[in-house]
Amino acid sequence: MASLLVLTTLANNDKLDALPAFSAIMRGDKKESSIHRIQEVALEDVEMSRDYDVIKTLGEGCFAKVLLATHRRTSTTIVLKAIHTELTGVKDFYREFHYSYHLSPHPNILSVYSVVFKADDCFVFAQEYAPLGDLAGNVRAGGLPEQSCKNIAQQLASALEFLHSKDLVHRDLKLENILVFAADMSKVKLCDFGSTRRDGSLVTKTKCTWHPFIPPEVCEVVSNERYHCRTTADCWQLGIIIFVCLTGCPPWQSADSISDPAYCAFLRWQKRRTTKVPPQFRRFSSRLLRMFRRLLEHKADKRSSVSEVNKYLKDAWMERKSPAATAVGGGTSSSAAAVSGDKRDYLNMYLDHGDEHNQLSDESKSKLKRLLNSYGLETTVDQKVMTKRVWEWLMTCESELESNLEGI
Ligand SMILES: Nc1ncnc2c1ncn2[C@@H]1O[C@H](COP(=O)(O)OP(=O)(O)OP(=O)(O)O)[C@@H](O)[C@H]1O
Repeated sequence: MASLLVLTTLANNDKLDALPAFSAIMRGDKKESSIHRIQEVALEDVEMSRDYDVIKTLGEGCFAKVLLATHRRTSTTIVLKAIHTELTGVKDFYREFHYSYHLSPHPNILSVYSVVFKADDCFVFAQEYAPLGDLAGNVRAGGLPEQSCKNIAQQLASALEFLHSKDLVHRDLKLENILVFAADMSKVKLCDFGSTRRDGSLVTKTKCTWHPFIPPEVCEVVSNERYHCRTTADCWQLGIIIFVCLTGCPPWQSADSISDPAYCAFLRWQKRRTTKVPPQFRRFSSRLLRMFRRLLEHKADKRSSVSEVNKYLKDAWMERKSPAATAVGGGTSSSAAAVSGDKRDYLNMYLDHGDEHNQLSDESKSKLKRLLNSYGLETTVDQKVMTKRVWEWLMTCESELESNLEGI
């Protein structure tokens, strides 16, 4: 397969030299507007089990199965993203591959190789391997150390600045789409450009995003109604990701200014109708509060751009308070109970989301499973393990909370 020549070169980390057009993209040459011209590449039919040894399944999203595999002839280990043809039209596949490939020179965007083919009922393309998985598997109860969160914030902001400079909107920023290459988070990369569109395009809501990550202007859109996507939505999602990394849970269930009490409290503070900092934000320094106020601005056209993050990287982010005060957000036991309730809601949301996903794609998923089983691949992926992990996390949060309350 000719494309494997490129794969071998790219695996040596010299992809910028291998693909000169990319240097122009990195320099920001205006001529590269071809990034908006989606290329349709010839899709060779490949017998996957003949050419690849699949080592294991790394993940399963709403559309794709992600496999760690070795190419037999060259002994190159890569990741194959296999998207069932019934879950994605060929045009959508071309778009995802095109954006993934053209954006991948950035150091904080996952490298995608020029290996793309069709195997039975799947469209497949190859990527580099992230040995430590995604951020969802790395963020634990109580969040990550401050420096790790700053590392993540800085790298994500850089990746998104690059995307936005090309007039592209990622639209699906979440922990599962950030891959980890170093335990201290000094190397993370953004992936999954399946929802990426040109700024201003007419779109419908993405199906598999958790409610807390959806910006208020998108929450207001009715299902199946079309709206113009904007880079400002990514700025909001970056703010939520930073919050979740710092605390281990999202700030509210939904950015709905009518029905969500935690979001309403934040909005009152943000609009300076009260000086009372919402409980879930009380552990943060005034500088970090300023950043959240700007990234999580309710009105999209007033929201700061992703580069705002860079202004706060040298500041302290957490208030140094007594452990008990920090654990309950510096508030009363009733605010602690509210935080606990939020966590339970988050768990429910996660489980609801899983059910919705299963119902939506049961038939297609079983076809995908049959296909993958025919390659001898295990297909009992991780929903149960994930659910168990979320439950364990919830239980840890609640027992920590109880002991903190006893100490008050
Ligand atoms: N290159 C990689 N290395 C290691 N793990 C990966 C890699 N790519 C993806 N994964 C794992 O597979 C999961 C699903 O991948 P991906 O987000 O690309 O699929 P998807 O079907 O497009 O997801 P979504 O449900 O967001 O649409 C990721 O959350 C991650 O855990």
